[in-house]
Amino acid sequence: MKPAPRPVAISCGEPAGIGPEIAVAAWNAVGKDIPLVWIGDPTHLPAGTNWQAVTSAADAITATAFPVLRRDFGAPNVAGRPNPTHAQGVIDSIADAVALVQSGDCAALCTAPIHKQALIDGAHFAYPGHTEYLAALAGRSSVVMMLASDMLRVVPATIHIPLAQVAVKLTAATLNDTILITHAALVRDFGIAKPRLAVAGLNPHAGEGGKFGCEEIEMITPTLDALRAEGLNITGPLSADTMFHPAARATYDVAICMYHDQALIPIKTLDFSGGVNITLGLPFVRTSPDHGTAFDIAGTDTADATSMIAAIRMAAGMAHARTAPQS
Ligand SMILES: NC(=O)C1=CN([C@@H]2O[C@H](COP(=O)(O)OP(=O)(O)OC[C@H]3O[C@@H](n4cnc5c(N)ncnc54)[C@H](O)[C@@H]3O)[C@@H](O)[C@H]2O)C=CC1
Ligand SMILES: NCC(=O)COP(=O)(O)O
Repeated sequence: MKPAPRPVAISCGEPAGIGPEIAVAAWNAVGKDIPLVWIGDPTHLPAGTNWQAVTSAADAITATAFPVLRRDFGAPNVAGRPNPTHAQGVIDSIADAVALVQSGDCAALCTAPIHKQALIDGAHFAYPGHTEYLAALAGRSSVVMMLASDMLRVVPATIHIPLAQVAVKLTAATLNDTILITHAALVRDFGIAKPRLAVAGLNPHAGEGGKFGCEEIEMITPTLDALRAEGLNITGPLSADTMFHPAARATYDVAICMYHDQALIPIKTLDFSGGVNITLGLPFVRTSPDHGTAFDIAGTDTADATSMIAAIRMAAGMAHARTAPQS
């Protein structure tokens, strides 16, 4: 028997950003094919949005207007100007969406962008981003951020930390866990039987034989050698500056990078509108658009919802593949 359809839960994200408008645009684009339920304050939706209150995720399946699990944030929204009194509601919307996915009422989670500083200032948010918060909610000590598009997949081994901390936090255990979680996800969620992983060095020219830094010799290469001995197909450490041109990209399925910008600059440059952020290693599917809150254009009706739509499609597709009977 075919399983009953379940919606993708959409957390509202920062109300002062473009999250509400791209969620509505995404529902208009794909809502007929992929049921969605948005968790947030409907007074924050763009003026004129045709929305309807639902009281459960199941109600969203038959909704004829943008389906809202209503939360009252208690203060009006001003585009581009985050209100500190909204911060706790934004955090609660994520937690509520996770609860819906963990209970099985929703198939997957797609998060609209949050403004990290606004949540830390407004509600003492204890996490630097969704990735770390979702790991805590799910009780996972290691999760991985992947950004994926048709052109490239990248994974930063360290995420939301100051650049000055990267060499300190980048340990063999972190790198090992990151690679194993990524490898497992490429097999399970991306259907790649024998993933090819390319690993960047930390330093210029991957350390230039130790002349420009020793992390490659002391930690990265031994970690990669141990994983190769277990049968993983890994190249590296490679010079990060020469691993993203077209011929190089054709040789791997994912680029494991050492820090946030090393990974995200190439994919956002190649495919800003098509990139999707995925958290690997969670017990549920979570995706997000690759961009942030875009305060500079919020409320102007110019936001491009392509990445949000790609994130919703990917969330629904991954959830479906995980529940479909294996042949
Ligand atoms: N998943 C998430 O929750 C993410 C949150 N952020 C957060 O967003 C906030 C702002 O970050 P920024 O670095 O300024 O990046 P941003 O992605 O919000 O904006 C960068 C530039 O891209 C433009 N842009 C972004 N998305 C667009 C869209 N859909 N259509 C048209 N133009 C778009 C913006 O107008 C801006 O000029 C920060 O607090 C950051 O931490 C950033 C990335 C992901
Ligand atoms: N630059 C990516 C980003 O900040 C997304 O982080 P997260 O909120 O998904 O952890």
